[in-house]
Amino acid sequence: MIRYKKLGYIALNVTDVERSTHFYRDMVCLDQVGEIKEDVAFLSSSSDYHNLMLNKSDKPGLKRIGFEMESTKEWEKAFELLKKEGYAPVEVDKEERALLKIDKAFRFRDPNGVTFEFYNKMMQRAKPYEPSPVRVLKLDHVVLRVPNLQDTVRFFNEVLNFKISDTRHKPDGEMYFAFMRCFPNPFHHSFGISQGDDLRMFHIAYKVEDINDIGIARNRLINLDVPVIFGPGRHLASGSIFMYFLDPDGLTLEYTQDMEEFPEENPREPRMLDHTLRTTDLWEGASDPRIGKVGHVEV
Ligand SMILES: CC(C)C(=O)/C=C/C(C(=O)O)=C(/O)C(=O)O
Ligand SMILES: [Fe+2]
Repeated sequence: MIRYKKLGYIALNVTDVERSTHFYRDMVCLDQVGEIKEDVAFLSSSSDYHNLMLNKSDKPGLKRIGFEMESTKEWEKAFELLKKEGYAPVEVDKEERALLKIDKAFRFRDPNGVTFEFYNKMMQRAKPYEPSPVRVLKLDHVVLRVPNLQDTVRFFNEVLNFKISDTRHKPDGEMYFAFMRCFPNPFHHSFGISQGDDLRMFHIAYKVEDINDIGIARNRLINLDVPVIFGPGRHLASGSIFMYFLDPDGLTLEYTQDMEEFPEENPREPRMLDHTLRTTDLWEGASDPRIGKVGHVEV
C-alpha cells in the first residue's frame, strides 16, 4: 500500500496571472516566490518552494493536483502500481522539474481525466514563511465535483490507498460526497469528492491558525469588496470552522481551521452523514449560489 506525505500543490488556471498573484499574496496572505515569468507564478504557504502555481488560461479552474509521497521508495512504488493498473504514468521531464523545484515526479489521469502529479520531494526555502495578517498554516484540501462518484471513490480508495473519513448521503441513501485522506496523513480530508452533473473544481482550502484569522480575513475581504459567500460556520464532518470567498476569477476558496485528525493505527470508522444544512453548517448559515460555480477542469 502506497504512503503519502501530504497534498503538495495545486496548479490553477487563471485569466490574469498578475491580478491573481496579487490577490493570493495580498488577500489570501501567501508568499509570492520569485517573479512572474512567462505568465506563470508560484506562491507558498510553508517552507516548500510553492504550494500554488498560477497559469494563464481563458478557462479559470484546475490544471492539476500534486501530492507529495512519503519517500522516494513510496514514489517508486506508486509509479509501478499505476503502471500495473493501466493508468500509464508519465515521468515529468527535467526542465519542468527544474521549474517546479521538485526532484522526481510523474503524472497520470484519474478515471475523470483529471491530471494528478505524484512527486517525492520539493526544494525547501531558506527564508521562513511568516504569514501576516492572516496566519495561513498550509494548503489544506481540494474538492472536485465528478460525474461518477462511486468509480472515483473506488479508484482513490482501492488503487491509491486514500482512506474514507466520512461520506454524505441523500434521503434515499445514495452517497453524494466522500471525504478522503491521503494515508497516513492524519487530516480528515485533503481530497473531497462530490457527485455532480459535470466535472468541476468545487474549491481549494487553506488552513489558518485560529478563529481570529477567520475574523481578520472576513473584515479585510469585505472592506475590499471581495465576495464572502458562506460562513463563518462549522462543518459537522471535519469539525472545522470555515469561511468561503471568491478569487478574482470567481474560483471558490475556503479558510479552514481545527479539522479532525486520525491516528494511523485503529482510526474510527467512516460515518454516513445526512444531507441536511445542519450537517453542512452546524451554525445553519446559508451559502451564496456562486459557491463552486466557476472551476473548469483541464483534461
Ligand atoms: C458541503 C459539503 C458536503 C460538506 O459537508 C463539507 C464539509 C467540509 C468539512 O467538513 O470540512 C469541507 O471542508 C468541504 O467539503 O468543504
Ligand atoms: Fe472544504
